[in-house]
Amino acid sequence: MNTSMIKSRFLSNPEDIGVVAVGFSGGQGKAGVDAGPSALIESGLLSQIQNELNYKLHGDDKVNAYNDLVPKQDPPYRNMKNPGTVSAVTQRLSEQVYSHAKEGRMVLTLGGDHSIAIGTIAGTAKAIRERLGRETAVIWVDAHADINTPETSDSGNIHGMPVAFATGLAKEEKPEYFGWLKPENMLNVNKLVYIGLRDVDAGEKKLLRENGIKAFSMFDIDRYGIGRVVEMALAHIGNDTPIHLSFDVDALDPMWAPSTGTPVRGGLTLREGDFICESVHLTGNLVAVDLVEVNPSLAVDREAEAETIRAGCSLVRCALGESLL
Ligand SMILES: NC(=[NH2+])NCCC[C@H](N)C(=O)O
Ligand SMILES: [Mn+2]
Ligand SMILES: [Mn+2]
Repeated sequence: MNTSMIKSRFLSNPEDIGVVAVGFSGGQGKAGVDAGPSALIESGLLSQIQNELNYKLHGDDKVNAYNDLVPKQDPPYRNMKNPGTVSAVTQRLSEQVYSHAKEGRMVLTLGGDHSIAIGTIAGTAKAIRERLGRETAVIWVDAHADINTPETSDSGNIHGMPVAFATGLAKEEKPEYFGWLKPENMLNVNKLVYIGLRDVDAGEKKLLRENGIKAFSMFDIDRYGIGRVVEMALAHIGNDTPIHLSFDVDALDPMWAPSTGTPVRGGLTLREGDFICESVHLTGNLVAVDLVEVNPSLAVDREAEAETIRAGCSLVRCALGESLL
């Protein structure tokens, strides 16, 4: 098969892709999400990207566990669980993503729990500012808004907070607790758009409202259809903006992605998820993709596990241009 990918106008090496495989679960409490990237890779995702989609791969072919970064003691801080670990891992990750993005490559990050987006967004935002003098937009596809501050969070799990840190709505000076995030790492709230929301905490709703953040819930998708929702989401960002797509597999209905830590019924079909990814690819503005929260060990049986991994691979391939004829 000879695929004709749309070459992103914001990449100087659009056929090159930097892969970062983040075997990390410290942003939440359930073991197993650290095995997400290896499951995706073992099912053949990287060879598909290389051999069918014709990208030149750089970066990780094995999974980075970041064990050297885990502090001996990591007590809660401002209600956050594992704050020192998540901060250190996302800081290292931001440097990895930055180094790929700085080269003008597409960056693909395989998680891991969604806390890792603190690092991926920090890395792309900084590289795109330096290379192009532009802000990066983020399309966050998720059942959850993940915009709790340490103070609004009920769980203390940092995978429910990455957007708050990425946008600066959660602030912290101490470098060992995300104080390493600098203005050049930050995402502007006007450049953020959500798709797929259906389980948003009360404190998060308030933050979305107060900051005028654009969000398309499952209600909007039922009302307008996925086609118009994606159109409106892209219109909000503007046509001339680099896009970082952060896709939490739990945006999909558990029918398609049961093997994830915080499943919520009433989600996207796999086809709707693929459509979002295809549409973002077609803009020619995509610069980075995260796929997170695949947790192979939470499946009730092998079939449920395989289904989730297949769905995750499909989303990534669609974002990278597989559906073009
Ligand atoms: N990335 C995720 N799956 N996040 C789920 C977050 C759930 C809940 N809102 C919390 O703050 O803990
Ligand atoms: Mn989620
Ligand atoms: Mn999430």
